Amino acid sequence: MRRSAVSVSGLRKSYGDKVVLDGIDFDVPAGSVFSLLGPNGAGKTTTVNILTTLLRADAGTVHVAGHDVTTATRQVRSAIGVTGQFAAVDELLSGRENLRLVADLKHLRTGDTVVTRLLERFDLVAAADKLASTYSGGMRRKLDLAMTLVGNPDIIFLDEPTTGLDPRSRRTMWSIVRELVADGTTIFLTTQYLEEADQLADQVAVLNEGRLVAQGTPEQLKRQVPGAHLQLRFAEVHDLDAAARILGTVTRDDDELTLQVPHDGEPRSLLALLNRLDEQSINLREFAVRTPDLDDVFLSLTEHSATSRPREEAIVR
Ligand SMILES: Nc1ncnc2c1ncn2[C@@H]1O[C@H](COP(=O)(O)OP(=O)(O)OP(=O)(O)O)[C@@H](O)[C@H]1O
Repeated sequence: MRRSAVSVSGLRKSYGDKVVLDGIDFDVPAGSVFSLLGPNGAGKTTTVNILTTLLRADAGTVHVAGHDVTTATRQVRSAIGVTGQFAAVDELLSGRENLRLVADLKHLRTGDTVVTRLLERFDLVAAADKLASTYSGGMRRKLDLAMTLVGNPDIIFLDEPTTGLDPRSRRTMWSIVRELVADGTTIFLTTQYLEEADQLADQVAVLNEGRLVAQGTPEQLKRQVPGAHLQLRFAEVHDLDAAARILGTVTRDDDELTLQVPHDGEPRSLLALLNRLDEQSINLREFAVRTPDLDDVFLSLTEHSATSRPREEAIVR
């Protein structure tokens, strides 16, 4: 079995009367990506702050890189890197100077080489000597992550690393994360983007009202929500009635003139189903194959119906 990079047991934290973490347990194997998800205010940053020694827990045990976060703060700090929601970048310094500062703080003897390599890796060479205040949001995030990597920490905490980034910059960050993991780094990721967790995480945990309400691989979590189905919309009520008689077990919506049929989206059986409707001259207006994604898992576990939205694939009119 792989050793644990992070192990958390019975973790509790309250602010006054407000219980934020109500006894949570999880384990992150070394060299994997663990993603903590939860609605706004669920306690993700609180968890990261406890794991990174910035905040004391009320109860529970937390080991990071094999060290207890309350008694071995120094050892934990030397094993981790943290990229927060609010970048640590100093705007009045250049990219190179920001990196150099971190290298000096960590007493790296090969500071210059490390800084040059990181500027190259993050494609920041051309902007290296410009003030960070002139950087775009994406460049600033890259610099922030580069600063986190100075000294090669074993475990990196990324608290919403791509919030506000455009899709291209987000993908660049994802590929950097994948490279880090390939090199054996452990990543603890919090994100608002479920696609990001789906893309990167080996394990996902969903935090809601102080507890972890689900844990598993993205695939395991997706299997917990109702499965793939076909949504069929008809032209008239009599078409809807006729199709419901033919198809058997369906969920119907008379206002929308739609039927939902459990379906794996496999083309051959889809074609057979459409042919059956056609043979009966049933007037189908449109159909969509819908597969569950992490958004569905998140919404069903955290009951965030306000952000519910359909995600249709393969819409045919
Ligand atoms: N220092 C503090 N004093 C009092 N309450 C706090 C403090 N820090 C956080 N909280 C409260 O604790 C809860 C959890 O906050 P936290 O920032 O950990 O959530 P989060 O999951 O990271 O949210 P977001 O996704 O919005 O960043 C929130 O209700 C927040 O208002």
